[in-house]
This record gives sequence, structure tokens and C-alpha cells, in this order.
Amino acid sequence: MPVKVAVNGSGTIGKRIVDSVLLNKDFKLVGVAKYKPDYQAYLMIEKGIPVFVPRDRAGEFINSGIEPSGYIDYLFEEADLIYDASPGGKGVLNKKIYEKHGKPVVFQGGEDPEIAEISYSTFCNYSDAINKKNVRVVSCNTTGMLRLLCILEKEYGVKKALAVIIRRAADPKEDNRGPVNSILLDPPEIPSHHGVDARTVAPWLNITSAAVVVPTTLMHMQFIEVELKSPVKKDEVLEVLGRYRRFLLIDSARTGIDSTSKLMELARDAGRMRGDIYENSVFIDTVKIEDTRLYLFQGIHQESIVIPENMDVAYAILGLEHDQYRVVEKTDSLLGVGSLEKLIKTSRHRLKGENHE
Ligand SMILES: NC(=O)C1=CN([C@@H]2O[C@H](COP(=O)(O)OP(=O)(O)OC[C@H]3O[C@@H](n4cnc5c(N)ncnc54)[C@H](O)[C@@H]3O)[C@@H](O)[C@H]2O)C=CC1
Ligand SMILES: O=C(OP(=O)(O)O)[C@H](O)COP(=O)(O)O
Repeated sequence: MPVKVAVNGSGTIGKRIVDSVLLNKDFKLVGVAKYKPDYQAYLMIEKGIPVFVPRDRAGEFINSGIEPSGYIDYLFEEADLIYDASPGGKGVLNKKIYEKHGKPVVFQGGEDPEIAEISYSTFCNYSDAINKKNVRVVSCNTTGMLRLLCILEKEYGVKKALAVIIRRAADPKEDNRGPVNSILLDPPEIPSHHGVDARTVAPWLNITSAAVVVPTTLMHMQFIEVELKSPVKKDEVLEVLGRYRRFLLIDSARTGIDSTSKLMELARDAGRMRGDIYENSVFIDTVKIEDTRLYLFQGIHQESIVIPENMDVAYAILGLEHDQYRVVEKTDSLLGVGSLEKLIKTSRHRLKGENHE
């Protein structure tokens, strides 16, 4: 029997969770909670997705020509698992409603860590999430940092890390946010919330982070410096990251991809849904090793990077699978994680005139 899933909120993250649930035969989407009768609601109805609405707003939907499938409380009652994809800070209010229904919930990174029993990132603490009632998937930048740092910890041990994060100002749809022509310290002190948040998942991690916001909507960019417990070679590190499909290794010299805009174009040209990049985009020419010290730049597509982890965590919460690697394999194959890597490698071989048959 597939697990019945409800999604509360259908903005940047919620709509992507909906699509990942629809791809997965282990899950059945009961429906989505919508709060405004906007074009997104029409689109969902067109796609056959049941839309549930607040009791006091049902009239607005019906007057706009949208026939809801029911009220939101019914959606939560029917579900085995709820995804909260509400605007940051609203999840804590929603939690009181979820508690009445007694269903497990996946919260997002815009909530405070206290909202859930644990904060989560698959490569760091999958097994801690098994059979938990409430789990919080950390935010996009923290997810990108933790994927890298938890793998490096496992392979080499991490002594210390620094993350300097160049944040996108807003998502592409958010025409109400700035800054314009500015570089904003976010916050105007060190550390930024990212390092602190990473330690809610990986308390062993000695990390400092700093962040600025710049006027772009496409992606975040992170400069990471890590001091490892043992010396490494660049090829070894790249081989390790390559084993995990959630890293897209970009060879800028050969592919010409040296910016977030070219990365986005690659994803769109490759036919990724919405042009999403679920992987950490690691620029391999920036991977520099000095004995035990490693430096690199990685691009993080904020709209989609947390979707694989949101999918993985359902298997842990519901106790469906105890082996994180089997879960990652399933999620990655459903979302096509790793497919861009193949594309880049193939074109690289073609550039070198090698036979890739
Ligand atoms: N947008 C991003 O780059 C990322 C966002 N996150 C986190 O994901 C969460 C959702 O963010 P976005 O999708 O960007 O927000 P969003 O603003 O794009 O979407 C939020 C959705 O929730 C709906 N909503 C409004 N009131 C609600 C309520 N009381 N309960 C449930 N839903 C309600 C809105 O109508 C909208 O559809 C936040 O915690 C955010 O911090 C995490 C990673 C990346
Ligand atoms: O979770 C995010 O960023 P973060 O990891 O820097 O906190 C998302 O890009 C949301 O950021 P926002 O709070 O600027 O909308």
C-alpha cells in the first residue's frame, strides 16, 4: 500500500515536493493545501492534483472557478505523512494543527530547529530520523554544506571548516524582494546562521560561516575551506565526490561552464523539470589542496537542492528503509540525480575526440 502524503503549501519548495511525490510509486499524493485561488491552483486542478482549502476561504475558490476537493483538515486526516512547505516561521503555527491529527511531519529549514525532534541531512544523520515524528530538513545552503562536509568527515575526518556564502537575493518568482545594486551583509556579523544550523545536524562539526546577499535570483555560490584530519590528493577527493551522485563535477575549462547562469542553462537545455539542479555543483578547477587543507567553490540551486533530502527522509520517518544508500539510490534514480554529470562527461570526451561508445 503506498504511503498517503499531504503537502501544506505549494510555493518554491512545496510544488517540487508534490512533483517528487507524484513520481514515486511508494507514495500517493492525497492533495495539496492551497491558501489563495491563484494561477497555481488552476494549474494543479488541470494536472489532476486534489486541492484542499481553508474552510473560511472555500467561497473565494469557488467564485474563482476552482472546485476544491475539500477542507484542509480533511487532507491532514487522510494522510500518513505531512510535508509542511509553508513560508518560514509559519510551520510552528501549523504544528499545533498537525498535532491534533497525530501525523508525522517533515518541516523545512525556515523553521527554528526546536520545531522538530531532529534537524536532518541524509549523508549526516539518516538513521537518527528513523521512526521520528517530526523532522526538519535544513535550509538550502546548509544542505549543500552538509552534503560535502559529512562525506569528507566519513572519508578523511574534518578538523575545521569555513563557509563563505554568496546568497541569491530572492527566488526568480519573488518580484517583491531586493537588494538592488547592493551587496548586503547577511547578517552584518559572523557567524551567519548556516554554520550554527549545520551543527544542529552535525554537532561534531567545527565550522564558521559568513554570508552576503547579491542581486541575482539564480543560485547561491559557496566558497568552502576545510581542514581535514589527514592529507589528501585532489584526484582522490574528486573520485570520492563522484561516487556520490549528488555532486555535479564541473570542468569549467572544458565545458565553458563557469557561472551560475551557465549552470542554469545546462539544466534547462538538458530538460530538467523547471531547470532544477538537485546536485551540489562543484567547480573542479577551484578544488585546491594544500596538504590537509581543501578549498572549493560550489553552486547551490536553492529552489531544488533540498528536494532529494525531503524525499529520502520520508523512508526514515515511516521506518520503511533502514539503509540510507538504498534510499538515496531510489530517490536519485527517480529524480534523475547524476544525469547532468553523465551529460557533461560525454561532451568532455567528445571535445577530446575520444570514442565514447
Ligand atoms: N525558496 C528557497 O530557496 C528555499 C526555501 N526553503 C524553506 O522552505 C520553506 C518554504 O519556502 P518557499 O517554498 O520558498 O516559500 P514560498 O513562499 O514560495 O511558498 C510558501 C507557500 O505556503 C503557502 N502558505 C501560506 N500560508 C500558509 C500556511 N499557514 N500554512 C501552509 N502554507 C501556507 C503559500 O501560499 C505558498 O504557497 C521555508 O521554510 C523556507 O525557508 C528551504 C530551502 C530553499
Ligand atoms: O534556505 C534558504 O537559504 P539559506 O540556506 O541561506 O537559509 C533559501 O534560499 C531561502 O532563503 P530566504 O530566507 O532568503 O528566502
